[in-house]
Amino acid sequence: MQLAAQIFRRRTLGRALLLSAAIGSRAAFNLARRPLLAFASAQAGSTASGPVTLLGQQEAIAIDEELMSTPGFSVDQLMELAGLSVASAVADAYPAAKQVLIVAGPGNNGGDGLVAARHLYHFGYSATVVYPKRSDKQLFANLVTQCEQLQIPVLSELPGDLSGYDVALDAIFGFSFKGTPREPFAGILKALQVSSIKVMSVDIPSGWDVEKGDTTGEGLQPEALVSLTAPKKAAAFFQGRHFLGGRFVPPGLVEKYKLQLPPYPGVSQIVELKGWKSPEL
Ligand SMILES: NC(=O)C1=CN([C@@H]2O[C@H](COP(=O)(O)OP(=O)(O)OC[C@H]3O[C@@H](n4cnc5c(N)ncnc54)[C@H](OP(=O)(O)O)[C@@H]3O)[C@@H](O)[C@H]2O)[C@H](O)CC1
Ligand SMILES: [K+]
Repeated sequence: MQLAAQIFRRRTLGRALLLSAAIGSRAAFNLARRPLLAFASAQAGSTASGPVTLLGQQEAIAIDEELMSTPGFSVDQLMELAGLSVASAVADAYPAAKQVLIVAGPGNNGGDGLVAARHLYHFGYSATVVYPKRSDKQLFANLVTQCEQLQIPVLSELPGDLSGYDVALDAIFGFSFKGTPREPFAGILKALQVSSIKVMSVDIPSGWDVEKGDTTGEGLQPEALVSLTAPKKAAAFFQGRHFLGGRFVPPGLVEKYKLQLPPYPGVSQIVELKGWKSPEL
């Protein structure tokens, strides 16, 4: 294992030196030296393996902004595809679940959760949304209306008894989370932690530092994670089933940010990453 890590580290450094020599910039050197996860994905009897880029917080924000400026995606489009990936990952990881509790935070991570709730309904699950701090943006009001029209309950508080739910979808905080969780989310994270409910997190386990992981001990410990676009650095500290979704990154952005991403199998919205750990962190 140690030998494998050393080889991986040497290869990463070699890649960085080659790239920076080729195009002669410090930025290229830094891009190429980003930590990577080695992955092996298995789907329909076929397996593949290779490295996967881990994004820092600023990089994730920059790529998100660039998706909306250069290829000109609207946030609605990206959120719809992200939420569809999330619902697909829930269905893959928890095929026997019936009742799914979606806990939506105040930002776009919460929006992904609202979209996922709608898709989960159409997949045949019974969805309940907890959305304590509603955004006043039209997009979010529409997502709530779409849920309500499907008779998906949209609650303002976490139910006191979680025993009737098979899995909780943690769409509380994503890549813009900073510091320690504030109320009402601090209490919600605590309640989820002390309950025995299974958790799947969207993009980042909520409460974790986006790059350093669960530094405060206040973060969730999910059983499964679905990263969007590319995993964030904190994913190196996650052990459990890890999916990648957000099948919308055009080759121009892959090239610009030197992203190494696994291929999606067939027409799937998700790819499962297996057996990886970053030797860099
Ligand atoms: N390109 C993609 O991969 C896409 C990803 N999407 C999803 O979007 C999130 C990122 O969304 P964003 O709105 O930027 O951020 P968050 O959802 O993480 O949340 C921001 C809100 O959280 C509040 N916040 C931050 N820190 C704390 C804290 N310590 N305690 C309480 N609340 C906190 C913050 O409030 P402020 O007052 O600090 O502003 C915000 O309200 C990404 O992770 C993906 O899931 C897109 O859907 C599609 C494209
Ligand atoms: K989350």
